[in-house]
Order: sequence, then C-alpha cells, then structure tokens
Amino acid sequence: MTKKTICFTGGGSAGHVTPNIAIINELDHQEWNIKYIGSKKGIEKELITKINIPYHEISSGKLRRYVDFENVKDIFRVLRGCLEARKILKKMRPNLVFSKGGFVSVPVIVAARSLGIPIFIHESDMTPGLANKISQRFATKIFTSFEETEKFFPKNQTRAIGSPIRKEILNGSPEQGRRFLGFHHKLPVLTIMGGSLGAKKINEAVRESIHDLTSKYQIVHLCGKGNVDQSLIGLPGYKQFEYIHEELPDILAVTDTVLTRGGSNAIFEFLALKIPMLIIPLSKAQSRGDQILNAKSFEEKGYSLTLEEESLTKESLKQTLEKLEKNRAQFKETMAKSVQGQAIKLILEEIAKIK
Ligand SMILES: CC(=O)N[C@H]1[C@@H](OP(=O)(O)OP(=O)(O)OC[C@H]2O[C@@H](n3ccc(=O)[nH]c3=O)[C@H](O)[C@@H]2O)O[C@H](CO)[C@@H](O)[C@@H]1O
Repeated sequence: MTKKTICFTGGGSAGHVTPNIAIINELDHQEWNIKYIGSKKGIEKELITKINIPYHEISSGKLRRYVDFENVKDIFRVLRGCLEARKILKKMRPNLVFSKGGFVSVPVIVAARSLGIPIFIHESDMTPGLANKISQRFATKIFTSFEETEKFFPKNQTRAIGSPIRKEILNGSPEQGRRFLGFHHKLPVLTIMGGSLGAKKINEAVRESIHDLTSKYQIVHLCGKGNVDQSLIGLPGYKQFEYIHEELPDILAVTDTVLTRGGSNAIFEFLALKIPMLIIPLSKAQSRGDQILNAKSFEEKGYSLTLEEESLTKESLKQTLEKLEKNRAQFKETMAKSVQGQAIKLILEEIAKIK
C-alpha cells in the first residue's frame, strides 16, 4: 500500500494546534505520512516538534483588523509565506491539507488551492476567525465546534461536529496529578487556565484574592509565559506554571472547578470532563468578541457561569465562584447529558475518503 500524505497547518496560539494534535494522534501512521507547516516562532513549532512530526517553517504575518504600519510589512511576510508554502507543498505533494486556522494557515491554504490540493478547515469558535474567513472560499470541507457556527459558512460544505479533543486529556490519573502537585485531599482543587498564552487580567485578579482563594481551594494556576509571580512561589496550596504539557490530563483529573478564559478548545475539554467552570472571556476591547459568544453559548446550555472582564473584581470573583459551587451538582448533571466526543471519528471518516 502506498502511503498518502496529509499536511496540517495552524498556529499562533495553542488553540490552533491542540486539535490538530488530537487528530494526528488518532491517524493511522502506517497509512499516512504526516507533516506540518507552521510559523518560525509560534507555539506550534514547540508543540509539533515535541510529538516528532516533520515541521516546515514559513514566514507569517499577523492579520490585524486595525490600521497599523506593521500591516504593510506583514503583507510582504504573508506573500513570502505563500511562496514558501507553495514550494514546500509542491515538493511534499500532500493528498490533503488540514487547517485549524490562525494567521499562519492562510498562506498554506492559498498555496494548496493554487496546486489543486483538497483542503479541510476546522473552526473552533462561535464566529469564524479572520484566517478561516479568508480560507473558507478555498476549502473543500469545513468543520465547526459549535452548531451555531454553521450559518457563517457555505451550507453544503459545512458540518458542526464538536471539538477534536486529545484522547489523553480524558484519561488522566488523579493519583499522579495529586503527587505531581503535592496536593492533599482536604481542600478541593481549582485550576485557573488563562488561555494558552496566559491572561494578565485574570492573573492579577486571582493574585489579589490569593489568600481568600487558598483558604477554600488548592490552586493550579496556568499563567502563561513570563507570568509566574516570584513573590508567591512556595505559597502553600498555590502552584504556578507558565504552560503545562504532558501533566495536564493528571491535573485535570484532580480538578474540581475551573476558572478559565473562553478559548473554545479549553472549554470543550472541561465540558468533556464535566468540570464546572467559571468563564471570564477575553473582552471585546482585546478581540473580536468570540470568547464572549463561546461563553454565552455554554452558559445558555447550563454548562458554566460567565463573569465579564469589565465586571471582574475581588468581590465579583468571590461571589461568582460561590454561586458556581452552590450549583455544582446541577452543572455536572447538565454537562453529563451533552453529546460530545464524535469530532475525531467524523473527521477521520472524511479524511479516509481522500484519494
Ligand atoms: C487570545 C486568543 O486569541 N485566544 C484564542 C485562542 O485561545 P487559546 O490558544 O488559549 O486556545 P484554547 O483555549 O481554545 O485552547 C488552548 C489549548 O491549549 C491547551 N493548554 C493550555 C494551557 C496549558 O498550560 N497547557 C495546555 O495544553 C488546552 O488544553 C487547550 O487544548 O484560540 C481559541 C480557539 O480558536 C480562541 O477561542 C481564543 O479566543
């Protein structure tokens, strides 16, 4: 049997990479040569190199929604990225390009289209990101995490399938988690995930309330690169990490409650694990507002509570966490009824159809 080749792309933040990893882990490596095209400096380089998938670099520029001189430079970077991606793809000759979005994916999609290579894209958020908005016109098939997102894409190419979740996330060991963290059984565990790149506002609010919080919980704080607070190292019941790799499943296995940004992949992972969550979405001032919509969708379905960043204070954080704890049984019950877990199976079925 001759092996087929699939080339993944996507990056900029972990949310544009971890779903690709989830699919890569489940693909038959005897049947598929698996490759990746990403940026030179993005987090995708570290995450993909770690799982030993051949990684090809291209130039990439940020796609900004506002006017900035950097835009001019970035237009040239994106154009250079298109040429580099075309050269790589021409040599690689993949049967399929699979994109998770993020700005590095656009040159890859444009190049793939110019070479007549089939393209699948996946959109994790409630509304399409700029990269997928551009890419959709070139895509053969489009998958979305949320049902509500289907309407933004061409009807006959699009299917809502949920979020491709890494299998290992669901198989953590509470004993190993507790051992790794040095936590006891006397207080519940609150995990704080400020998005894969960290969240300054959440970090500040948590640290302002740290003594109150550690009287009620043992805390794991995933605070983002460069955001560890040196003055709090060694505080009993408070563990800070810039980013967690293979220990994440074990940490989530001991987690009772999460305080999180509204990144789509993270909240779908917590849903799959049925962990009650308080979502503090990235504000409209800092984004297109997709996390606010993600959070709204989850809250309406009864999976979570939302606290808007503008209303985030020591007091509101305390009150909302108390409300979440009071109703935790109800949240867990509603999450248990949600139907998830089909995304990878459905994507693999579609990939298998590629000649
Ligand atoms: C600032 C920004 O643009 N954020 C976007 C980005 O978020 P971000 O990159 O934070 O993405 P998500 O929250 O969706 O996913 C983060 C992923 O990283 C993993 N993880 C995180 C921390 C850690 O220490 N270890 C670890 O493995 C999580 O388990 C998850 O799989 O992409 C998401 C998906 O398109 C969007 O919804 C977010 O709006």
